[in-house]
Amino acid sequence: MIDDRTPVIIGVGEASERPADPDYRAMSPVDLATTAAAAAVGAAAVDVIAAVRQFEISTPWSHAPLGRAENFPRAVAARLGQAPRRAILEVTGGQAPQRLVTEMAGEIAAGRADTALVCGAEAISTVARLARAGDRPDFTDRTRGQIEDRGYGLDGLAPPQLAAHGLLDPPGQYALFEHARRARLGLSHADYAVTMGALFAPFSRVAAGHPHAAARTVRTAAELITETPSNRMIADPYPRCLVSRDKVNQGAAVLLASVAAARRLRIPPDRWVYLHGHADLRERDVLDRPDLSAYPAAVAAVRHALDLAGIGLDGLATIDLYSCFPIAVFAVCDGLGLPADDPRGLTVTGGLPFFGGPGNDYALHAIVETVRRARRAPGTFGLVGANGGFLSKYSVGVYSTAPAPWRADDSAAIQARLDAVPAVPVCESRPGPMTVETYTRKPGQDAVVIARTEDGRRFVTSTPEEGDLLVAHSRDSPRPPAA
Ligand SMILES: CC(=O)SCCNC(=O)CCNC(=O)[C@H](O)C(C)(C)COP(=O)(O)OP(=O)(O)OC[C@H]1O[C@@H](n2cnc3c(N)ncnc32)[C@H](O)[C@@H]1OP(=O)(O)O
Repeated sequence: MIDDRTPVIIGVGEASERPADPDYRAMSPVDLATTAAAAAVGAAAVDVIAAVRQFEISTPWSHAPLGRAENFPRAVAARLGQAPRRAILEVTGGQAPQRLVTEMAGEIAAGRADTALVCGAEAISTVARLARAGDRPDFTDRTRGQIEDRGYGLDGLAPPQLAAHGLLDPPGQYALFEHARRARLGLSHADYAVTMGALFAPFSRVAAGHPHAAARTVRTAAELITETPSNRMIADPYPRCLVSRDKVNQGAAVLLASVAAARRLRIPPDRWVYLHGHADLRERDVLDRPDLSAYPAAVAAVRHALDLAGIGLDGLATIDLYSCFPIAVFAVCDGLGLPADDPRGLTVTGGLPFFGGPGNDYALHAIVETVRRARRAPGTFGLVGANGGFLSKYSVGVYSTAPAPWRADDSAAIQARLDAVPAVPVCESRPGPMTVETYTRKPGQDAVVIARTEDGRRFVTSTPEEGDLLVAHSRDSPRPPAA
């Protein structure tokens, strides 16, 4: 008999609109989240509402040209006619949806809530489209009330050495990780591009079949990696089609409840989806990492969540690995020994370049779709891996309709082991001969280079030099780039 306090997901919802839709109505993030949440909540009363932070409030320098909600979770709750006891606004990062679902499940298991709604939304496409329009909508919402605002949570995410070269944006930093992987594999620029295209072409096929996807065009691998005016270079090696797509209007919501509340609400047990495994881990700061192409914290998080669920990778029916850029998927696959062309596929939505990358909220859509698929195939397992920052934070959930007791995870002990790995020493001044570890180049700008000295210290520099810097400055020809 399953304990009454066991947390289960009992409702999911999604909302989206595209400017070309006949019924497009320029919905705000609050509108989108409310529409998604209404579908998830049904007749339940919500004890706790936990919201994913929009990009427009995710950094001190973000702004909201159409105005914003002063208290996003309570604005959504008010529109739903709900008065939850507690409202939470989570820190920045794509790990947030899975982290919140896990946290809310723990709150329910501990008896501190009977129901909890996790929701989020972005209207980045609409804001970009209407920011300067004469008749632009006003998204300001002044709903007040208690809120637990957890702040940005950006500590360690802006290394001054990269800031000095203007490289704090996600495409630029992930491009560094991608070329580091290319260097590790010893592949030419062209051969590596083929692997990125092959990884993401199947993602575009999945997006083409998803009703809430932003881009529903099936793309070949060659199309994804061929530079054209519409597939322009963003940061070498990424043309636009390999980059998380931010011009989307999407919202998602997940309602969790105790088994007792689910019974009271007369939700049939075959609709209950249990969180069998979970983990939340943090990677070293970028320049401290021994291997810029690896993501050991994510790999450990997937392993721990599977251990808790009592299954291996083979036991999964569905997998959704966060896919803002190819390296976010490759680094997890490499560490797990999971083939990038695994026949189950590595996304259930189409991934961030095709389904869409709604700010910090993508993984909530992945959880919603995983729950739907788990319900369609009772007793099977689905995994969601949610990435935040610059391969910085990874949260994992394993879902199934198969009943399971709530189990706390042991992320803290694993985190201590990850943190014990010595950091790579960084030198601030130019040290003599260096080997290029990785680089990226944005159109019209100098290449930003991360290199190692002969004694293993790391150094960030930039150079106007053209060509493949990995080849020009490999260990066999350690000529430093001209800064
Ligand atoms: C942990 C993490 O998640 S890290 C990732 C965080 N996310 C990011 O950093 C976002 C990175 N992405 C971006 O900045 C952008 O998507 C870019 C720069 C790559 C491309 O953006 P843009 O220059 O606006 O792209 P572009 O105008 O070429 O195309 C946008 C597409 O969106 C569509 N679109 C939808 N709404 C809009 C809009 N309001 N304005 C412009 N395009 C829009 C366009 O029609 C086009 O569609 P298509 O692919 O069918 O042609």
